[in-house]
Amino acid sequence: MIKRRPLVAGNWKMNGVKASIAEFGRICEGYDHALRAKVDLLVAPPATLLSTLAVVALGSRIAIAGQDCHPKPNGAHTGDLSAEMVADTGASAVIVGHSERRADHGETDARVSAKVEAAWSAGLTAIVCIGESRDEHIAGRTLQVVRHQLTASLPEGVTGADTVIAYEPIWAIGTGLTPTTHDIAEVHKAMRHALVARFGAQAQAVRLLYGGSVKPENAGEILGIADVDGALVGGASLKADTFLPIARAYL
Ligand SMILES: O=C[C@H](O)COP(=O)(O)O
Repeated sequence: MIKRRPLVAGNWKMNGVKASIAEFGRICEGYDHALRAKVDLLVAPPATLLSTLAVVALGSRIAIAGQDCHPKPNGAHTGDLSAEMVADTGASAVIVGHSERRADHGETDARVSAKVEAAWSAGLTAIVCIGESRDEHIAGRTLQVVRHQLTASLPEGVTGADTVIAYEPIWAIGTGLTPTTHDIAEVHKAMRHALVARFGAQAQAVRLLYGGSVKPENAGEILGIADVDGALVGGASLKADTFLPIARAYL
């Protein structure tokens, strides 16, 4: 039986300017010996803060991640960042396929899969987001949608060392709504089953995060669910006072 180390990841989305560096410093200070012994912590700031936070994080053992990367290594792609550029900032991971990028930038599963390969080529861990819409949830199609996205958004060769999966029901993001613990457990069990069926026993080491309105108030319940190996946190990751208590659910 593989033991997976929990991961609490904060996605700052399009939030954060130079004044936010002090808040990140508070997160680093709060990631004390007791927390470090139990849980990995990661913050994905906007691209403008990647290099700076990577320096501030030195010595804290907090990992830094990009929020996206382009599938190509370089070229005429104005405004985009290659995976190599993300890695060059000092980041060790990159989020790909977040539902906000799928919606805002028309990203397909195939493109997400190509980004995963680009991330691996640059030595980054890919944090791959999947999740059903509200309509799909209401129609009872959650497992079907998640299994399909999992298949189509992942290239061959996934291991626990290079890939993290984040299940984020779109209707739960930033809404204060969360699925029942039963529903989260069912989805995570189905994801684990699908990963092991495709990638073999090594997929037992892939961490499966839940994301969508995770707060200090519900963290204990959600992070206690079988096969939930951590959380991808949006709004609550912007402040040390709300981010650290989520990680402390593991103490
Ligand atoms: O990437 C993070 C998720 O989209 C969750 O965001 P939220 O915690 O603000 O609901």
